[in-house]
Parts: sequence; structure tokens; C-alpha cells
Amino acid sequence: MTADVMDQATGAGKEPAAERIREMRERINEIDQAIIDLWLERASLSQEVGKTRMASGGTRLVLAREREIVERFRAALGPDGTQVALLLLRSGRGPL
Ligand SMILES: C=C(O[C@@H]1C=C(C(=O)O)C=C[C@H]1O)C(=O)O
Repeated sequence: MTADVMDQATGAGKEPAAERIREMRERINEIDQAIIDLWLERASLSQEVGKTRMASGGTRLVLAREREIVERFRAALGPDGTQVALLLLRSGRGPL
């Protein structure tokens, strides 16, 4: 790549930057896959907890526990954390 040609895939203007971006993207891809795997594992566990509780005559949801989780994400990530937590909870029990 010459200095005045932008690398299309990375958007970088010089090869060392393009190379570094490719490396960082590899790690980003690994992290994204870990998040996806954990997201699916969590949803599956959450569904199992709901089934176990209902089979025992209990409720489908426990709102106090959900509030605790939303608050943990909000405290760690700010307002976006609230949105992440709500999506996470929905992925386990479906929309309300
Ligand atoms: C998984 C549970 O059941 C439901 C789902 C929750 C979750 O996905 O974290 C939290 C509370 C409950 O409404 C639980 O009680 O722990």
C-alpha cells in the first residue's frame, strides 16, 4: 500500500496502521464470539430457571432479582447498561 492509498478493508492510510488494525480486529472477533456464546448460555440458563420455578408452583419471573441485575449493569456501564440488561433479560424470558 502506498502512503496516499487508503486500505479499503481497514480504512487505514498506511500499512503499519492497517496491520495493527487487522490484529486488533482479530481480538475483537474473539471477544464478540465469547459475548455471543455467553449470551446464549445465559438465556438457556434463565429459561431453565423459569421452567424449574414454574414446575414447583412458583412464578415465571422474580422482578426484584431483575431490578438487581438492571442496577448492576447500570452501575457498571451507565444508561447503556440499563438497555443491555433489559435485552439480556428479554432474551431469557421473552418480551413481557
Ligand atoms: C433466571 C431467573 O428467572 C427470571 C429471569 C432472570 C434473568 O434472566 O436473570 C431473573 C429473574 C427472573 O425474572 C432467576 O430468578 O434467577
